[in-house]
Amino acid sequence: MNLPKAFISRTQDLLKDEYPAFERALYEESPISVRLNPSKAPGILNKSKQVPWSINGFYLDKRPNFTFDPLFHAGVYYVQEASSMFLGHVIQQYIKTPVRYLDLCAAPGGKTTDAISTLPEGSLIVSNEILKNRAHVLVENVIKWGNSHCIVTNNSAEDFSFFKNYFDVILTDVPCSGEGMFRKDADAINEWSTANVQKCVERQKKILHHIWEALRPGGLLIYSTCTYNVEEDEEIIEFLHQNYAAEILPVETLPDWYIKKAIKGNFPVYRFMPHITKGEGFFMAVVRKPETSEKRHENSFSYDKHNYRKKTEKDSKISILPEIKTWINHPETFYTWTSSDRIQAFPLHYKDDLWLLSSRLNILHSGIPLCYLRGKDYIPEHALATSLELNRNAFYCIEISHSTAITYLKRESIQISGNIPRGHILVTYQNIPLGWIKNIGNRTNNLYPQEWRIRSKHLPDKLINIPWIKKQ
Ligand SMILES: C[S@@+](CC[C@H](N)C(=O)[O-])C[C@H]1O[C@@H](n2cnc3c(N)ncnc32)[C@H](O)[C@@H]1O
Repeated sequence: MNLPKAFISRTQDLLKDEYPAFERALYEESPISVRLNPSKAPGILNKSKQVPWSINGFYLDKRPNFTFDPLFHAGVYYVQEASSMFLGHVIQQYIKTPVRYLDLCAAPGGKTTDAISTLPEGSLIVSNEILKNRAHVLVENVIKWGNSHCIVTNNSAEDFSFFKNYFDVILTDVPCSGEGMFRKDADAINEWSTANVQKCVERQKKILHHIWEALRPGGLLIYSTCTYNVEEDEEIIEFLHQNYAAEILPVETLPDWYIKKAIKGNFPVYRFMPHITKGEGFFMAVVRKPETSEKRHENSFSYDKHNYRKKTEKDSKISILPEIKTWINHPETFYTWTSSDRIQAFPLHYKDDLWLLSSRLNILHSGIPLCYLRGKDYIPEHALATSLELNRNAFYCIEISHSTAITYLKRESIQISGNIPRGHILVTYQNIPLGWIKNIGNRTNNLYPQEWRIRSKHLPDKLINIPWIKKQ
């Protein structure tokens, strides 16, 4: 690792006596950790390996072959470095009732999936990514996690300023100079320069300026970076305090988590440093927008809800057969609608929010996509298979072995035997849905999404697995 000279001297100035230990830590192996999906995990992991600030996070001794673990593809866990899991802890301390939550810089989805697991049930989660190719990866991870209250958008921060006072909580895990990623990612070192730090600061301020309008008075903004310099960390919090009257809120931590406090100023901010904290470099602070007499006026957004909905549904070629509504649990709590050749479901409670958001944003995914029409065939969507709301009783299910699951995830045809009905069949591994096949009698068609398939030809001789402990 060749650390840039300017980075060394700037960080020496910041960390003083701690610098040598910090630099040594950059040459050590990164800890490996995963965060479980509490709604899907088939067991638990060793309590003694728990990430101290995360109820669902665990360190692993060895790196498993994630690609060849079907449970990874089924959304049972997310591979995430431990420091970032602090978000779940912040959410648990501050958010006690359902909220409208925006994750503005969300791809690939680590913090979105943590928020889904820790926000109060019934929250609406809007997860946004500005870059299209990254936004598609975000969709994949959100679909695999299986939550029905989630919308994925592909927009800029500016696009959200229309939604004045709309969100209760906004996370800005902003693009930054990435110093905290140096030991994991050589590109982060190559791209680093003092000029780039300055560019990042300007971009962060712009993002915050645009998004501040969308936060309701009294709402929370959670700001994070994966970098160490004070310009992108403490000074941005200072900027929010001075320019937007943001109140900086403390987060409860324990001494043996070894989280460092502010390097500059006295605000309560949280720094994860690799020489003292078990995780990568990370910074987080929580701020509250001042309360004013201004209230959120849901009905004051200038868009024609009914016209918008009609426009979307008008070209639809598909009709909602009553049977399709039974494919999910509690269908009465969902709004079901058609768009072109697709049928979708969305929590009834947030129906108007969906139309409002659709009127201005580029929505890539929302709620539960149920099925699409090919010829006369209603084909269940992959997102229905991974949804936590799937009514399994509505489908014939088959459980498959590890080797068949790998064949399935490579999108190759799998053999099934026995008296299995023709039509769409749900495939499970360790009782967790992986996706659909269509049994056409003499063979099966594999309906796993082409773009998500395992591409690797090689299967390791010896697989390292996640050390599950069965739930009692
Ligand atoms: C630190 S990463 C987000 C990681 C993500 N929150 C997670 O936990 O998986 C920052 C994201 O911001 C996006 N981004 C880049 N420029 C942006 C901009 N001008 N406005 C908003 N987001 C931007 C990047 O594409 C990137 O996906």
